[in-house]
Amino acid sequence: MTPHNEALPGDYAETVLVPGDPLRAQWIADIFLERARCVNRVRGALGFTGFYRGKRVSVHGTGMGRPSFTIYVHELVRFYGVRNVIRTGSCGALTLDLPLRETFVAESAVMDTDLIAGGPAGHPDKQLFDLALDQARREALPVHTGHMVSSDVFYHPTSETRFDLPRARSITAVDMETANLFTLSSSLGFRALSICTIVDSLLTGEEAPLSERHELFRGTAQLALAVAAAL
Ligand SMILES: O=P(O)(O)O[C@H]1O[C@H](CO)[C@@H](O)[C@H]1O
Ligand SMILES: O=c1cc[nH]c(=O)[nH]1
Repeated sequence: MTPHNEALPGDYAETVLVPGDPLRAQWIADIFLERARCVNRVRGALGFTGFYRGKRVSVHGTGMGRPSFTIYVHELVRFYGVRNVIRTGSCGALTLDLPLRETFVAESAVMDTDLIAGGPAGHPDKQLFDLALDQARREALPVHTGHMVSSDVFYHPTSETRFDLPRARSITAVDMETANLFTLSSSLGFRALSICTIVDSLLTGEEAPLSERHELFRGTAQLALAVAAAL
């Protein structure tokens, strides 16, 4: 148990999918996992463990943004022995080449503070990234790959971090956690991958309606689970 998680040692599988929305975690467990069991309810950060294609897999909601994400991932890795963390998130498109509702696999991600300072980007685990592309082909799930920025703000006050700096580094998608995930994977020693559904376009202002809130993640969740099952 931790201050934020009532699960017992052994309650989480080696591989955990981490959506931001705890209700997305519940939806993934309900739709895709067999024999799913809720292992955490503290603060509504729902965590579930079940089986997908015979493989034990967990899914756990992390909330939005860096501080919340860091607490949950730190505890999953340090206190529950989790070895593979797959963000199963949503992101915004910074290019017209990324259509809404499709799946994006991050090949790198930089924090917005490092974008401003010219700092380095982090990367997913190479084996997990290659496995994701391989599984996408096998499952006939269309995916896009590209560079991401992870921002501490959702409502950007100026166009500098929203458009100008990302464009200068060929960044095509934005979320709030992937860069943090990649940094944590180096410091805590686990394998990381980030797969996101494109839910809005910062260029056109188009956004998927809330009525599609969970169904939007079918392809992204299927791909994340296929990777988990293949490990
Ligand atoms: O849908 P999730 O996985 O939470 O991801 C995105 O959605 C939230 C903002 O709406 C941020 O957490 C961002 O990273
Ligand atoms: O973090 C996010 C996610 C989707 N769309 C955005 O603009 N930001």
